[in-house]
Amino acid sequence: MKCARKKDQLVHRLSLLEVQSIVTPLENSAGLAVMAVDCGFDMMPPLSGSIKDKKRWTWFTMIIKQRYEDDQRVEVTKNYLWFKAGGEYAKVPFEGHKFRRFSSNLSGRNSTKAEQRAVEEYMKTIYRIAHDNFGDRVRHWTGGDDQAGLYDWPEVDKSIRSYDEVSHLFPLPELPISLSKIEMQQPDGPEIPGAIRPAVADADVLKGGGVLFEIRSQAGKKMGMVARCDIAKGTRILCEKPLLITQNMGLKMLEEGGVAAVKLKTLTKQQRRQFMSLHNNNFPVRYPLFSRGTFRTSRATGPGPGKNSPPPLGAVYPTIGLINHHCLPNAHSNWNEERQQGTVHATRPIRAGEEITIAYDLAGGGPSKARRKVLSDAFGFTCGCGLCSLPPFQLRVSDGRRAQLQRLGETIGAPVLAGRDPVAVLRDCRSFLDLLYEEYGEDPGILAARIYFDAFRICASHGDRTRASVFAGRAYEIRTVCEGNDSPGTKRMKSLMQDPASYAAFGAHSDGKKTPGFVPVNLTSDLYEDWLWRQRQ
Ligand SMILES: C[S@@+](CC[C@H](N)C(=O)[O-])C[C@H]1O[C@@H](n2cnc3c(N)ncnc32)[C@H](O)[C@@H]1O
Repeated sequence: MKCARKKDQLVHRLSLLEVQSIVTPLENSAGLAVMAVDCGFDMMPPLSGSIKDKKRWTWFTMIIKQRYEDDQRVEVTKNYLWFKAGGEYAKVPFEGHKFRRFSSNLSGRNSTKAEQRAVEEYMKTIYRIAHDNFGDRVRHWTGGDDQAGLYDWPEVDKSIRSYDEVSHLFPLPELPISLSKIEMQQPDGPEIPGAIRPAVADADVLKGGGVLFEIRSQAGKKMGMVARCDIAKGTRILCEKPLLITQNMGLKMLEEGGVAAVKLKTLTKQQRRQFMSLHNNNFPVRYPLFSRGTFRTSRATGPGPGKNSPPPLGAVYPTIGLINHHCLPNAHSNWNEERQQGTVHATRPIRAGEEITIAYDLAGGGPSKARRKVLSDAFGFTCGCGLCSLPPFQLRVSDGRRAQLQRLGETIGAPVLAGRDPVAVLRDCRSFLDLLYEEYGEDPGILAARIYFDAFRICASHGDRTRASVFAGRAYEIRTVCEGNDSPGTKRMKSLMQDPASYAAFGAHSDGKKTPGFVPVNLTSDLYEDWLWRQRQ
């Protein structure tokens, strides 16, 4: 075969730097140099159809999807991820064992610089991710004649045709599969990625987990997510569809009823196999889905209690499910109802190498003893995070603050008090926030957004448009950081900031009285805060 003959001459291992220049100068009819792109990479030897290789491939495609989730030119179809730039669109198939070549070509004559840059960027990035995941098996080449690359084109074409033929002969099951209360969803590709976590036999670091993070082993916690680079506050780290979601069903019922285990029996053999592999092949155990905390309930963070609040929702996520818990987390996970996806955002700056953590217990958890019980009862582990591992004296200080936060939280939530004594409740809200900042530092995350919403609620129900708008604005800012600006919760805060009177209970306690709609001027920030919280008229 031509490819074998030419292999040693034509293909050399490229470092990432060597791939920097994939644009080849050519001459146009006027003799001017124009830039053209003609390059690609081959997978040699090809992947096998083994579960291990399938897992690695699914992981690889997921990283690419995540990298380009906001790129309009990257399109997902049934069989491929398409990169719609250049003369011939490059594509990554979802079936890795048939994959031979990723390539693109672009004539310099009819293309814009932007087009060339796009092709070049796709080429470099996909090559880098492929190389990170499959090492020297991935070989880069340039030059468009039939001698470039490890395979000849008929072989590459044959592999491409086989995707379409096979998917025609064996259509993938219709997903989501509707079950009465549980839905299995197709998360990111045609395969249900129980396969998302690649089996790595000889290394416990999964390279190429994404641009921002990698999944690697963590002492005492099996795996965890670690930042690959510095991540700015508010960055969306991850966004993914769950494998399985439940609506209107408590965790207890799920666990005690063993509902999921029963429902799994209704899945096809292939789906079950994939699903179980997500749980590290530790099936069967009593409640395989929940025993390792992968399944957790999270109240979708909507605008707050009320008939429009989304129902409680639990979900199994292939990647989010690998994030460990911390009682002082640096990230927040949220269910985005509109996208029907889970998101994870950095709630404070995260340094390269730092573990990315979220709080499983969204209520903040109380003092260490109470937190330990909740985490042990609901998720089956003893928390070993930095806060829980503090020396006793320091832990006592934190416990004292958390106990106070718990007490304040209860009074703030009492509806009678909000109607009768708004000034007292606002004072409690302010104290709560002061304590929260002491405990969590300058980025307390979603808990602060909730308290600002409570303050909004109190002011709005007393017809105080001005203060209500300020509080909704603060909640909006924090939600933007924790959930992104496409989250329904964030959007709701924005609209309440713009029009507090649109709140359903606006003026419910005001007896028709209107509060003057002006903000005092020339106040120092301390005095402004006193005015805002009604600690001074
Ligand atoms: C959702 S999984 C997270 C991924 C998990 N580390 C893995 O490798 O599958 C939750 C499990 O991780 C471990 N874990 C998470 N956070 C922890 C913490 N703060 N302390 C100890 N173990 C933790 C516990 O075993 C828990 O049941």
